[in-house]
Amino acid sequence: MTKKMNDTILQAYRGKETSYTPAWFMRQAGRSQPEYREIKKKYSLFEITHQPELSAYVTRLPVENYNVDAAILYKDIMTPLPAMGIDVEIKAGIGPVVDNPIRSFQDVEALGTINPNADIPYILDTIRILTEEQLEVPLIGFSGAPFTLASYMIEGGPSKNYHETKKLMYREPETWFLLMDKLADMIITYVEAQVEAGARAIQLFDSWVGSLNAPDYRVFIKPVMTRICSELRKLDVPLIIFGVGARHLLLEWNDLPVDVIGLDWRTSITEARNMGVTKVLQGNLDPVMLLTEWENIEKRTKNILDEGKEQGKHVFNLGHGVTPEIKPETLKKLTNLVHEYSKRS
Ligand SMILES: Cc1c2[nH]c(c1CCC(=O)O)Cc1[nH]c(c(CCC(=O)O)c1C)Cc1[nH]c(c(CCC(=O)O)c1C)Cc1[nH]c(c(CCC(=O)O)c1C)C2
Repeated sequence: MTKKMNDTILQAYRGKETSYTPAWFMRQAGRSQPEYREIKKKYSLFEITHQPELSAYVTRLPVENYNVDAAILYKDIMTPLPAMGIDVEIKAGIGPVVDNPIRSFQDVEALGTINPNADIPYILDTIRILTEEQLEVPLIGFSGAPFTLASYMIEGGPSKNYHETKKLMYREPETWFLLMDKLADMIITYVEAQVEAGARAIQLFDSWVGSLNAPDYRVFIKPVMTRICSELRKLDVPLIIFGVGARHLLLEWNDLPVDVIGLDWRTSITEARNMGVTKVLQGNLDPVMLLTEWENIEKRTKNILDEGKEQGKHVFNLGHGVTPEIKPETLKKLTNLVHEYSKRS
């Protein structure tokens, strides 16, 4: 039987006044949880995601343990890429590693398309299990955005400065735009399938796009993001965009047909509003703060909530993902603080 849904976060994503500020934490699934670590002794990330019941359990854990207002589907931004012909592995302590990085027009031409029912049925099954039977809060689906996905496909793994990616973009715009188009087609199909299966909001992770300046963003990325977001808007679920170190791109994002902008910890809610950002804002406690004394955490969190209240349209999150050292008790206490402190009288 379907459980009663607390959809406060969806209201907040729509810019509506809610009785408290909802919260979830990027990378809340896995990582710091002992239950997850036990599972990881036996299975890799991809092995877990291929088992819908197990994957649903990992997705549910933070909702049950931390009392957050949304679940985020346990999978990685690299999950859809094997369908396009990219061999990817998640290596412990490194992240995604691609054995056959793409570097030429021919490589891009050879990329395949995604057929969600055939290529990632296990992801859609996980979504159905969660949304039809188990969750009492909305499930957030997600995809990597083209620049961030391209960076792993071209570099072959995590990178500090994205030299290969930017080199290809500047030197071979034709190759670049073909890649952007193919990724856009994949992302649209992939996200549509997640929403059809039951995801109630979508976050596009453009984690590394802040490495581009605004004029280059306008030429090389904004057109493809406009196409993707315009298509996804038709699905009528809130659309969130997030990236790290992207303060100089906030007004570009504000132009996109998205509902919510995720802030990292570098730019405060007030600064973003003063710059002219009008969308709902999500963020933005520095995750490292969660490794310090509770007094600090409490003070910073209250500051963020005060700003959110003053500026309006705010959903609480971290400024980037939960790190493995962060204690589950701290995250639980944090959600409780956010909920209690933000209660509207
Ligand atoms: C738990 C986990 C994931 N990916 C990786 C891990 C850690 C390793 C493991 O436990 O196997 C490797 C894994 N996957 C990736 C990395 C980053 C590598 C790098 O620094 O470039 C790592 C360590 C790539 C990745 N993966 C993701 C992003 C975008 C968000 C961000 O900026 O952090 C990126 C850039 C998204 C992601 N990745 C994951 C989720 C679902 C869980 C959740 O959020 O609760 C999500 C949303 C799952």
